Amino acid sequence: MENKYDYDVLYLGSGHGTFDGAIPLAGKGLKVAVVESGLIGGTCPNRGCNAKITLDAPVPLQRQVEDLQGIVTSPITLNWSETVKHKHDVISGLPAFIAGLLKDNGVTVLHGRGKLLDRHTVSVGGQTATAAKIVIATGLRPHRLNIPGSELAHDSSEFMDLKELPAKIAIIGAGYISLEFATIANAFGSEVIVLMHGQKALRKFHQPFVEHIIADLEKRGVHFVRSANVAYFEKKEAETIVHYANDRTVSVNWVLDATGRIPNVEDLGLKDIGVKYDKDGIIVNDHLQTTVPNIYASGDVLKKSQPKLTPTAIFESTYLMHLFAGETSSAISYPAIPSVVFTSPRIARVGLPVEKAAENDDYTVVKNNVLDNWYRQVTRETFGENALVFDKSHHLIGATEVSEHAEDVINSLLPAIELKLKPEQIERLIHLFPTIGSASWELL
Ligand SMILES: Cc1cc2nc3c(=O)[nH]c(=O)nc-3n(C[C@H](O)[C@H](O)[C@H](O)COP(=O)(O)OP(=O)(O)OC[C@H]3O[C@@H](n4cnc5c(N)ncnc54)[C@H](O)[C@@H]3O)c2cc1C
Ligand SMILES: NC(=O)c1ccc[n+]([C@@H]2O[C@H](COP(=O)([O-])OP(=O)(O)OC[C@H]3O[C@@H](n4cnc5c(N)ncnc54)[C@H](O)[C@@H]3O)[C@@H](O)[C@H]2O)c1
Repeated sequence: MENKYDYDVLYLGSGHGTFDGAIPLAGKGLKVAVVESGLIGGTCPNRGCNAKITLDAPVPLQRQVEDLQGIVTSPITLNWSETVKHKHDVISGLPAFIAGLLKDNGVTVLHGRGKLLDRHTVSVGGQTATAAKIVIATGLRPHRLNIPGSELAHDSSEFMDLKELPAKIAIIGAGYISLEFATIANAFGSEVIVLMHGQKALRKFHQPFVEHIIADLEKRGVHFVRSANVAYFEKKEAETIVHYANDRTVSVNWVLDATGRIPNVEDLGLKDIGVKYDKDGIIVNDHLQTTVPNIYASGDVLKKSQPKLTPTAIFESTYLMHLFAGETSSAISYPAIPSVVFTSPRIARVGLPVEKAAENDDYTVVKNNVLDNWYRQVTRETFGENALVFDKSHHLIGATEVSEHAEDVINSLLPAIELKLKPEQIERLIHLFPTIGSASWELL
């Protein structure tokens, strides 16, 4: 690479959109730097996936004990402050661990806020660094409602650090974070009200399955208000009053603003040097190259149709690693990317959505009640459905499930979709028995 610069590749941000690619890239002998203004590792390890799933861990256990009542007799109690401590124990070492991997592989970490001064120069904490190629991987931050009293609301990171769980919580929005955190807060004993923007929750998921999750949460005491039209928040002694639906109010101890996440594109100097972006993120071509040829983007900050998830960010940073190492010159070709919402039951999906398949005669949608499978009766699951989409040659091209094991089912079915397995190839894949893998495979 050109040695007139300090680095061959410099990344802005140290999340999965960066480190899964930056580490092996440096291992291949390229001079690599990473600029990070916060915790090394970014959102997923520190305030996203890993933190969330640790808080969620007791919830499916509680549900399983509930399903096995009579066989398992003792009631269980979930302890919030112990779970938050446990979460801290699980995740607090991750920034140092990831920083160690970066360092051991020769990546230079520059701490501070990075800003582009020109197409090859970044300023960090009063110093400058130059690079032949720059990757913007600055991720997303919580969207905040622009209404009076919005400073009284909190975000998902603050929720996961609460030392005590508030008795009454209002959650605004009905996406991933809203439904996952409503599930957790309800299981740990909070009274939860979800104030929805419109009529639908989890818009990208099969709506009959989503409605089942809402009905189950309602049965457990979560209150959902559709088209709530939240107008403002007001402080009254220790409580926050949420004003919604013109003249209605609810008084709570804590408000979670879960109205989405927006790209970190401001104050990076992008406009001045010609990197184009819009409200959905940085605009790139099929090589993840921005409108400035030596500047690329990776991870959540990209404008893209793929889900903004950790596996997508890992795939992109790995693609860029191969591109920069000269191991490929091809356009990025995304595989089937699955997504799951960690409610209880979970909802997960991959490939062609059921609604799209139903519009086209070339596809067949097969619906299954998963409880018909004896294995699902072992733990007395109370509900589970899936919908599988096949093409005319009986290739599986889409799958969605709502059940306690939805994520494992979709993981098991993934190879059939991504590798377009033919029936005779499906036969040759033998799963351990009895497991969720074998139970799912029987459906193909
Ligand atoms: C509550 C929550 C739960 C989630 N759960 C899941 C899940 O279960 N499964 C899943 O797949 N995904 C989940 N996600 C999404 C996942 O966390 C993201 O897709 C992933 O972290 C994206 O990685 P990234 O590298 O693109 O961005 P990030 O991880 O956000 O990293 C961007 C980094 O850039 C840094 N940065 C920003 N601006 C600058 C600057 N100017 N200079 C220097 N550094 C800068 C930030 O500090 C940050 O560390 C969750 C997200 C949240 C918020
Ligand atoms: N399990 C997972 O993989 C997981 C979990 C959490 C977060 N994430 C990632 O983080 C992203 C952000 O999650 P999220 O739940 O914040 O976003 P989201 O896009 O999933 O949901 C946002 C919700 O807010 C609502 N909304 C938008 N504007 C509003 C307004 N003005 N008033 C009221 N409601 C409004 C939307 O209708 C939607 O229901 C996800 O899209 C996903 O990429 C993933």
